Amino acid sequence: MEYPYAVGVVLPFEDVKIGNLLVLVLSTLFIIHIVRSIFTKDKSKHEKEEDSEKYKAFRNLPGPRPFPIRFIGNALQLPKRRDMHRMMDEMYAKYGPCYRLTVLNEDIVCLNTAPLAQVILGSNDLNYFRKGEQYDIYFSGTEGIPMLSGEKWKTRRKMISGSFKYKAFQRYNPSFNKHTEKLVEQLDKLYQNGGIHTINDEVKECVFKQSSEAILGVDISEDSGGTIFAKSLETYLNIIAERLCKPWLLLNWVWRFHPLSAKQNEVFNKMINVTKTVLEGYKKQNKHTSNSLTKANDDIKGSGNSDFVSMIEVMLENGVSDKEIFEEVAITLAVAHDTTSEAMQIALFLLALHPNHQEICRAEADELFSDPTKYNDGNLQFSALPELKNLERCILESSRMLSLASILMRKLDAPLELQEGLVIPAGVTLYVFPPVIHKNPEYFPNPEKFDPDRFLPEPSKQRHPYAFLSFSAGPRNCIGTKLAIIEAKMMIAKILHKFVVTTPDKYEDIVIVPSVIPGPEKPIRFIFKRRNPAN
Ligand code: HEM
Repeated sequence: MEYPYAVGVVLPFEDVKIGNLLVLVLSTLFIIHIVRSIFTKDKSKHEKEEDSEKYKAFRNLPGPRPFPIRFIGNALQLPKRRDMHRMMDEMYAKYGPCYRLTVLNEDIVCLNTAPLAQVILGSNDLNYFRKGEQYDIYFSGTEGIPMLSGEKWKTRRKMISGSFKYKAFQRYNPSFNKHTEKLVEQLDKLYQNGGIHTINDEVKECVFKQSSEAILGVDISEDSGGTIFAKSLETYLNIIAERLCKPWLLLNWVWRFHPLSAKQNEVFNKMINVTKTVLEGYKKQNKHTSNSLTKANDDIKGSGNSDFVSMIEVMLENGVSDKEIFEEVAITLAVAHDTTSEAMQIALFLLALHPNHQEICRAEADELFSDPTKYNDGNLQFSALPELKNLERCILESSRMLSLASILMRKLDAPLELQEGLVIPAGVTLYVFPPVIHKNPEYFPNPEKFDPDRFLPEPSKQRHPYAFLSFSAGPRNCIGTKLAIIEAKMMIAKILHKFVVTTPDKYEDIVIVPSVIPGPEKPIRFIFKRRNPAN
């Protein structure tokens, strides 16, 4: 019998399945790569720049020194993802506001103060607009706005930003109301016999239905397309999460051969196909011609939002290719729906822990629900939403305390003077850590206290503009902030109108795990009690 030999492992040939063979080949390549890097002189990719006097301060930045094998760098010193926020605090305490790391051959400079965050996030120089290489893991090779950089990003962002203005969402208010009413009904059923439950699935479904309509411009939730899209999106995000847990899968040349990579492509194509159907629908109705856009706008005239059309319509109008539209829409939905449902649950959780604030928000909501000019037949008027001021402050304060934005990244395409005398070479990636900045008493006194009044106009004006980063800040901030707040407000107001909310979970036990699907490690548990059976 013949036996193939690989990396010192002997396997009987008959038993070798294709998968095993692949693993052997990949491990061999991986080991060769490591051995090569041991014998390669330990020098940075930015060797030339680093040698110059100009980069002396960069070279001398504090931080854990790279592991002897530069290719691995500090990767082995990094904790599990669940401990990431704790590690950010510890590193800040040890190395201060600006320190340096090397992970898998990538040089990283970590920034932990609002002024440092402003230098990079607030810059309008297109050399500082590229996201970190980690983003390729999420949506590699696609043309969605979170992946673009330089002029292309700028043109696209300008093109679609009208579709994300506050008033642009007015036309979807019936959809926000319809899906939220259904959510409240589902929760009522879930809690009819009391008990402690998680509400993650119900909230996620509701957010997906609201966001897909607000982003696509049509309701895909009721037909099979919506279900396929939602399921594919979930699988897609789970695959990315799995990949993030296994560092060797982060190497593109390893990933390309992995079976999950093919699965990822398969579900991405399913999402694209759903978008394709929507796009064909638009084209059939000739909605993308100027005339039809005018017509679409006529439909919503009188409501003061006549200039707003969906991002698909805008891209069609501007001649963006079908492929790029599919990718844009799929990625926008991917980044929109989980974050909003997690943020909504985090806000509800903090309201459950702070019954006094819950009461204030409920009283505010009740006032709207008892006014027939603002609420009737299950519909809360869009124009009434801004009146939920306390609730909005509670949502912002919750997102400060348990920030879903863990790391904001920018890879430098040109050297950047971060502060006087400290120049960072091109090629380095800057990491900004919002959870650390959000807990700095200089910006948020008594940072562990839930104090929504921090977001009153006056204290907000006095605070550094880059101290609150839940939706990032500067020209490349989150384009969907307004939609996220609208959806969260609508859902929480209707829930508080119907139920009193408590939780058996403790604030200290909630661990936010950074990922493409950021959120609490375990779904938060709630207890809902109907206030009044007539509500
Ligand atoms: C509470 C919910 C949300 C949170 C916490 C959140 C947070 C963020 C953060 C931190 C970024 C990174 C910005 C940066 O790199 O500086 C981002 C980017 C982005 N978000 Fe959101 N987001 C939320 C909801 C949404 C929604 C509802 C949408 C879409 C409708 C959306 C669309 C996007 C897009 C397209 C980008 C990339 C923008 C660009 O690169 O120009 N997000 N978001």
